Amino acid sequence: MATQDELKQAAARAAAHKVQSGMVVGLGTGSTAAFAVSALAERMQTEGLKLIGVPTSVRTAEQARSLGIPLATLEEQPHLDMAIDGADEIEIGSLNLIKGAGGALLREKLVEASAAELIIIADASKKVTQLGTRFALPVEVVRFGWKATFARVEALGCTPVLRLDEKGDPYLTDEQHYILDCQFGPMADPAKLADQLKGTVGVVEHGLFIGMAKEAIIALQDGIETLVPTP
Ligand SMILES: O=C[C@H](O)[C@H](O)[C@H](O)COP(=O)(O)O
Repeated sequence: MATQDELKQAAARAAAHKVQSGMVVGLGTGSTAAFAVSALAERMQTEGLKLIGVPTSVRTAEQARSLGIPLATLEEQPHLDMAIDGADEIEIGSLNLIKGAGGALLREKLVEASAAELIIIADASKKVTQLGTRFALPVEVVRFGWKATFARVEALGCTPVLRLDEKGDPYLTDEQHYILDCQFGPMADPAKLADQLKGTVGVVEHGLFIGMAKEAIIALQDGIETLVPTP
C-alpha cells in the first residue's frame, strides 16, 4: 500500500509531465507542491526540459533555486502558462478549493490568478463533498487593527483563531500579515462567503479559490484520477 507521501509524489509527477518546454509555470507551496518542484527539476536534468518558475512563497523559491530551476517574479512574468499547487480541500464537482494551511494563500492566489491553467495535485484525503468539512478557512489580515478585523470576520459566522508560529508568536506571512484560521463549518455558498470576506475591512485575502482550478490530479491507491469542474 502506497504511503501518503508516495501518493502526493505520484500526483505531482503526473502534473509535472503536463509541462512543456518553454512554459512559464507557477510553483505552488506545501508538501505536495514541493514534490512537483522536484519532479520538474528532474525532468530538466533528464529530458532537457526548459521552463521559468514563478514561486508562490519564499520557501518554494529557496527549494527551486537549490534545484537549479530558473525563477522570475510575477512582475517579470505576469502571464503564466500553468500553475501547479496542492490544496487543503477540493470540493468534488466544482473544484472550488480551500488553501492556505501552509500560510501561502495570498501569493498563491496572485500567481495562480495569472495562470492560463491551474492544476491541483493531491492525495484522496483532500476531496470533500462540501468545503469547510475538514479545515478551518485561513483568512489573511493586516496587522494594524487586527482585533477589529477579527471581530468583523467573527460576525460573518465563524470562530476565528489567530495563527501562531512554533514560538507562540503570531505567524507572519511572506507579506508580513497575520492569519486567522476561521472555522465556518460546511459551506453552503462558498462564493458568497468569498465575496463577504473580500468586502471586510482589514482582510487582505482568504483561502477560498473559487472557479480557479481547471483540473485536479488525485492520486489513489489504484492509480490517478483526473477531475475537471462540472458545469
Ligand atoms: O499555504 C499553503 C498551500 O495552500 C498548500 O498548497 C496547501 O496547504 C496544501 O499543502 P500540503 O500539500 O502540504 O497539504
